[in-house]
Amino acid sequence: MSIITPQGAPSAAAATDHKLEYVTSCELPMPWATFQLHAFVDHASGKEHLALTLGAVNDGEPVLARVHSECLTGDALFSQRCDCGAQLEGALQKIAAEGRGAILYLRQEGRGIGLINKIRAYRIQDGGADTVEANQQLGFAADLRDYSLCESMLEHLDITALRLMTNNPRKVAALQKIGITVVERIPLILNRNPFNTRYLDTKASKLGHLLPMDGMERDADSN
Ligand SMILES: Nc1nc2c(ncn2[C@@H]2O[C@H](COP(=O)(O)OP(=O)(O)OP(=O)(O)O)[C@@H](O)[C@H]2O)c(=O)[nH]1
Ligand SMILES: [Zn+2]
Repeated sequence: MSIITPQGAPSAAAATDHKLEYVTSCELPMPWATFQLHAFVDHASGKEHLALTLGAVNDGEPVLARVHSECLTGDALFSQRCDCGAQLEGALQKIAAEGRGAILYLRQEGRGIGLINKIRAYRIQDGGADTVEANQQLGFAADLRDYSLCESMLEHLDITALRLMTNNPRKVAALQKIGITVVERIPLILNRNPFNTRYLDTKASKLGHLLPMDGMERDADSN
């Protein structure tokens, strides 16, 4: 059973190695291609995680991939407070253009603090705090994500190496630390706008993301 903090999110102490059970797969027609959608369950937390694949990802060659953390507000509700929705769509488009790739969609909402706490953090940010300070005011570390979730998904999909679409070198390091081969980091710089510019600058200055700061290059997607 997960350890629940007073605010209702799993605590860092609950983060352990996760063995996910593969459940089933189906076709998922999307605007760019028809992907395969694969469902996994983490019995320890009760969370359901997803993978989307296109083409022969099990041929032993490195796979164009994104490890995407759930952001309901950005991915589903078109929020401009962050860059998540644009990154998800951009990654799907790049995979469709190559005809081969994978998205691991991890249900680690709010960098692991959960949806309600993320909304609490947004309210604190509305009062002037940045994204890291808001987490701290709620009693959380800046980033509580646990990438060990990826292991069983990649194992099931027979994916051995990634060309990872991310601006976050700490994500690359965290994956490599648990034995996942990342042969290349591909920038995914999209949707800087007036509502997320401070958020993106904080990610660059406090969380190590490789993003151009405001006033420099805008929407500098390398591709
Ligand atoms: N706690 C918290 N989480 C946020 C906030 N804004 C977005 N998120 C969450 O942050 C996660 C995405 O992390 P990011 O730091 O944007 O990006 P990343 O995954 O580390 O790096 P990329 O691969 O470059 O996207 C999602 O789970 C979002 O729900 C915020 O202000 N506070
Ligand atoms: Zn987001």
